Amino acid sequence: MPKKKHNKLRADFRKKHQGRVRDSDLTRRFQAGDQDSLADAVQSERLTGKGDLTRKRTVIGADSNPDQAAGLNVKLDTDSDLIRGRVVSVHGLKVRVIGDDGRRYECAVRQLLKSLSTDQRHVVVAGDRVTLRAESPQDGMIESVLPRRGVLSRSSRGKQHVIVANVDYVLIIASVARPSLKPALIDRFLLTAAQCEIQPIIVFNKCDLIDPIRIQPIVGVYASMGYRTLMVSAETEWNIDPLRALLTGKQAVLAGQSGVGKSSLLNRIQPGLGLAVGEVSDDNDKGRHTTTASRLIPTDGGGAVFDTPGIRQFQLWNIEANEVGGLMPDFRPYVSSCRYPDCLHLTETDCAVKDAVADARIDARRYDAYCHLLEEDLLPQ
Ligand SMILES: Nc1nc2c(ncn2[C@@H]2O[C@H](COP(=O)(O)OP(=O)(O)OP(=O)(O)O)[C@@H](O)[C@H]2O)c(=O)[nH]1
Ligand SMILES: [Zn+2]
Repeated sequence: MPKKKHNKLRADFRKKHQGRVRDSDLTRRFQAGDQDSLADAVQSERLTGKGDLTRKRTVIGADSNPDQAAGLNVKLDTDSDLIRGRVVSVHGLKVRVIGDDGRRYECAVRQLLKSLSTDQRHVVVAGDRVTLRAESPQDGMIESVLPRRGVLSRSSRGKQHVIVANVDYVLIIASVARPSLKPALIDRFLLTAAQCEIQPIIVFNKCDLIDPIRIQPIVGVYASMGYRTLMVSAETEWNIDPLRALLTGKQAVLAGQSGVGKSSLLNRIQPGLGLAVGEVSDDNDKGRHTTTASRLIPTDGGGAVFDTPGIRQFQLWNIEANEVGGLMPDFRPYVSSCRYPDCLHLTETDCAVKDAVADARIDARRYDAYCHLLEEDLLPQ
């Protein structure tokens, strides 16, 4: 296990009926987000004589954001038989983990870990790197959650709900035909990725069905904003190698409407998967979401792609109308020059965004989609 940068404190081993008060007191302070008292505790704990250290538990608390339960760890210093793994899914109390040993484990979570978390339901989430103690070839106990980065989360009623942890990329899959290209949907996915501060990659699939030059102008708009874009075909395997290279060693989540070819692409990226592929029905040009369960597809170099129904169609979560412009890289340079600080760039006068649309510094199609989004979804009707 690598040396930790974050807060580390040593707490006395608790004999069966001892130490309860001290332990829960610490937990309460931790839950209250009281970083100072946690820091104090760390400070004073460090003063304990070194000779005691072998008989201590190591308790590693969240370093900066306790709400994300970054790096919760309760383990015995002497442990060497812990297995590292990646959480595939969490169903109630059961956590599915693929161990680095290649085995699949059904795990429970150590009670003390739960008590350190501010939100017990999200002590462990899909994508977490954990250490577990195997209790049988299929069962285990999760002993620690390694520090998280790139958390995909949504907030509801003021609480943050982490959905997947350790996400490097949101793979936005669009199809250029059957179903037809829907740039407004790409724009929405991009906003959600920006809200979660996760880098998006826009993948234009089914390029075998059209002359790729036809969609170049749209691809160019996204590329000029700094987004990574890729035109591919799962059918002919065109540009699959660069996509596979991008994903090597990374964790990604999939987004995209039904029928755009998510399963087909995964089958190409990781041959041998044999994922079911659905037909796009002729009458409505829509797929049927052949895939309904959450899944994790391990990829080369220790990476993984998460395909989760809730994310596939991921929506804008708790976004205010006046935040949208600031999340769009093409609007962002102008928003601070609008006359009104809370400008929505719709009907206001002296709006720098509208000026930029008027002289084509902002793509008109992007602006239209922005207006639709605000008027249809974010503003009172
Ligand atoms: N021509 C062409 N067809 C493709 C391509 N990729 C996928 N398809 C077809 O599109 C249909 C839908 O593909 P899926 O891979 O099931 O799409 P999906 O996005 O996983 O769909 P859901 O599971 O419903 O979300 C299938 O008939 C595929 O054969 C492609 O690059 N070119
Ligand atoms: Zn404005």
